[in-house]
Amino acid sequence: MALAHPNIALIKYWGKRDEGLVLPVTDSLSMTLDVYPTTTRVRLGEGAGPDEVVFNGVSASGEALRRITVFLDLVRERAGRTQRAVVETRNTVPTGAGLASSASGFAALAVAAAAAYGLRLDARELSRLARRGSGSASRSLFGGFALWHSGAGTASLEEADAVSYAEPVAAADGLDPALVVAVVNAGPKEVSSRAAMRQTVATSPLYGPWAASSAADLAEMRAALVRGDLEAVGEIAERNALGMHATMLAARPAVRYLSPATVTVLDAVVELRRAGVAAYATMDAGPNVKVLCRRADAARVADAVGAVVGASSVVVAGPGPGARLLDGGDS
Ligand SMILES: Nc1ncnc2c1ncn2[C@@H]1O[C@H](COP(=O)(O)OP(=O)(O)OP(=O)(O)O)[C@@H](O)[C@H]1O
Ligand SMILES: C[C@@](O)(CCOP(=O)(O)OP(=O)(O)O)CC(=O)O
Repeated sequence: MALAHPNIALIKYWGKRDEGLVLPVTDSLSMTLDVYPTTTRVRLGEGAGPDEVVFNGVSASGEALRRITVFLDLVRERAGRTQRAVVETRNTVPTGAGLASSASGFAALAVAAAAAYGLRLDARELSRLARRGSGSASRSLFGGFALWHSGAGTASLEEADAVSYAEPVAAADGLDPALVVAVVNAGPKEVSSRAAMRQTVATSPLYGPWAASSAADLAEMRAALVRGDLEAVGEIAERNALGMHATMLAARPAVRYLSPATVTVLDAVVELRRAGVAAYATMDAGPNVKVLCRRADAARVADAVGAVVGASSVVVAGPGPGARLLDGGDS
């Protein structure tokens, strides 16, 4: 059994250079959370044949099953094994809601499947493997802050594949961050992150400029983390996320994940700043808002966003651990 937590990108991954290898256009940087764990167990069946997947207690079918089977095929190929797998996975995070379920999901699956098929991989190789399931999963192998290298700048896709993994990045001890999650809508999105980023790269005139500016955002973000400058970390994260959403809004046809309630939460975040609280918003491909603040301010931020979405729809997260095997056994 493997355990992994979602991660929320402060510098977003949005857009692939290669779909098959899941190679991103840009580097990205995230914080792994200490809430919403996914647990995944992989057992091997007798012979070859279709994999069986139980997802949150229900037999999986369609795209969710297909993505897991494609991933297991990759693991089998690397291990030189052919047995089918029986997978049981359970998310505590809402699935497909823009709260990084694919990150915790494929990080846990990578760890559990590698163990079940006898692949001995270190954290870096597990990160490369998890990337093939879902790009953002590469970062959930690591706790705290993690940087996923795009591999751009290498001469070939093979070389990019070899160096596109995540690794931990330094942050000042004094930073003491929290991410206050305001759940606007826990339901699954209509358009997956995968499809939306494909459409954005293919059609949005704003995509190129955002990707170019993201490199500068990343360099500034790393320096701000090392300084422990939460205001700068937050400002950079907020502009990077809003810029990502701008690229989607300019896609043809537009992709819009932000809802009226999202914008009301964003207003509450601006109000908090006016009142002197360092609070900054980031959104993934969904309507839900994550507010970066100091841990000491988290209760105040939770109250303010709870007034919009309801107190029971607010979860306060801190930096969490990397993915790991729970039982040390063969699954
Ligand atoms: N535990 C899991 N095991 C395997 N696959 C999962 C798991 N959880 C989610 N997924 C896959 O990830 C898909 C959702 O991914 P998607 O990236 O669209 O949304 P998200 O991760 O919730 O949002 P975002 O990436 O914007 O934060 C699901 O439909 C399913 O295919
Ligand atoms: C907005 C994001 O959350 C997009 C995540 O996209 P995915 O990692 O879910 O996409 P695939 O690689 O196609 O599975 C930003 C981020 O997590 O960096």
